[in-house]
Amino acid sequence: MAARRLSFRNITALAPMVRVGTLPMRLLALDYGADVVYCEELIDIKMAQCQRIVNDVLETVDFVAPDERVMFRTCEREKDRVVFQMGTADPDRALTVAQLVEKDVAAIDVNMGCPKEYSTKGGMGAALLSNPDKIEAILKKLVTGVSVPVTCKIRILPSLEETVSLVQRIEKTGVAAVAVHGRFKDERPRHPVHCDYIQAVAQAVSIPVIANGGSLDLVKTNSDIEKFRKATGASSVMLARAAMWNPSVFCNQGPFPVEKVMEEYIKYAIRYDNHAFNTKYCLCQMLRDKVESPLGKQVQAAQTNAEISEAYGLEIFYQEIQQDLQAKMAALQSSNQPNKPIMDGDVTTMAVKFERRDYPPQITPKMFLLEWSRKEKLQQPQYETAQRSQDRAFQSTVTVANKKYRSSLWLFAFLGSISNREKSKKFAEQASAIVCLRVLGVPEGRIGEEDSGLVCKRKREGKPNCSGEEGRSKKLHVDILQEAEAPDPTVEMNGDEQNPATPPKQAEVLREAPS
Ligand SMILES: Cc1cc2nc3c(=O)[nH]c(=O)nc-3n(C[C@H](O)[C@H](O)[C@H](O)COP(=O)(O)O)c2cc1C
Repeated sequence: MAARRLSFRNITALAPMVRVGTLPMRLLALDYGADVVYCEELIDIKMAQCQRIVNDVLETVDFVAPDERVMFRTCEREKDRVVFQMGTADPDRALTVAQLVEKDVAAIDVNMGCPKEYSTKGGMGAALLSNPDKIEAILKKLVTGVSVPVTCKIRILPSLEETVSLVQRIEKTGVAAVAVHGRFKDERPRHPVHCDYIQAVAQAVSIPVIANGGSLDLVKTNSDIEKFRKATGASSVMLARAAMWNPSVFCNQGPFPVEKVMEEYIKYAIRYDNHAFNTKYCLCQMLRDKVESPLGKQVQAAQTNAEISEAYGLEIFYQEIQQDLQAKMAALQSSNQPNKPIMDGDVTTMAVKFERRDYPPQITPKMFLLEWSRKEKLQQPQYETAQRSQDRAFQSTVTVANKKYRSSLWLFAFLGSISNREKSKKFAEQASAIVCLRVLGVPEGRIGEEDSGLVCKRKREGKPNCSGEEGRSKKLHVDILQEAEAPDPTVEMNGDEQNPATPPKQAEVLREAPS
């Protein structure tokens, strides 16, 4: 198959790193100048069970496990630069996974260097180094089976000769490059890197060799990357820890102060709905010795991306992105299909949002629902509101005539005071009332609503009624009770009206006279 070629010659790469190499870190590394970014190692068995799902809201492609965990999330921006690294010991399974992801990534890499027991006991990672036949079988299968370049990442073997001869064998499989972590299988990250081994390999093969292992003592700044490349004679350089501590090391003016870099990281984490624990883990790596500082403690205590953004003063950014994503979700739902009710257990749901500007002042869907219930001689609607722990968003369920209704959209809390939180809760209740009214086919009081049947009239003399029109006094009067648990912050008051803290217990509505 003709390969779509990503060049591994003369590049700087973000190394594969479990937990670190998720989408936010990869995009940040690209922003700072990395040419190629590797994802964290993903195990073939888990990936093979994943479903590829296009996420139109986040504009990502997600590979989702049966338990709904997103194992791998990628996006258009990195499509030509991201290398998918897998852990495997099985050529067929490796091919299945490679074929699952190949159209969304730039290359496929096989991890042959991980010395951890969870890898080696399944014959993966560094265990492969003592099984060159298996290496050959996996790589050949991949090279002939996918349309993107295939690479692998190894550790060095006990002698120069063994290392060189293994890489020569690997080269013959048709791989596009080989990354060499210049440490033996039993060496820890604190041990010095063996540049001479990498150099010997680079001289012995004609495919690009990517030098790795220089973070601790050799690469501190951007200019050190070139020194490491020269010291190893390799074509390219791959950085793990130096980039994990501060990804701006990829920038030729870098590294920049890590505080700024962390903010950029959090923005990507919010934008791409990164798992909060993963966000936290990466921030703790960047905080390094400051992890016990007041900021570090705040990060460690955070349970959600919302709490993390508060620690960095990014709550407004967080809110804006959440609102954008919700709006996009609602727009997608209404463009894909009419917003039809969907059953969620015993609750009827619709993707509905309460927009204050869609209703006249003093008029709310809750009022209309209450009025309708009274007319139908039903019990007063009962609202129950839940708050989601990870981002404090609200969702309300209303029970009317023993049936439950709710909006499937969560409402993100307005920031700031307690009264704002109360307002958010009320907006969530209004959304549930809208769902109920729409499902029942009852008017909800929206401006311009056709055949609304119910129109509000202001109680005070001489004021226009709530639909903005005067002189509908000929119409039939219907009483409407303000919700029992007033004040309702979603009801707007004009300056000359009574204190919003004590809205009227009763408001009058007019019903259009039948013509
Ligand atoms: C947090 C962390 C996670 C890692 N995960 C992986 C991995 O998923 N796949 C892999 O091939 N190597 C992994 N490694 C090893 C690195 O890719 C790299 O080989 C090693 O850290 C040496 O490079 P450095 O000196 O630039 O840190 C990981 C290293 C770290 C620090």
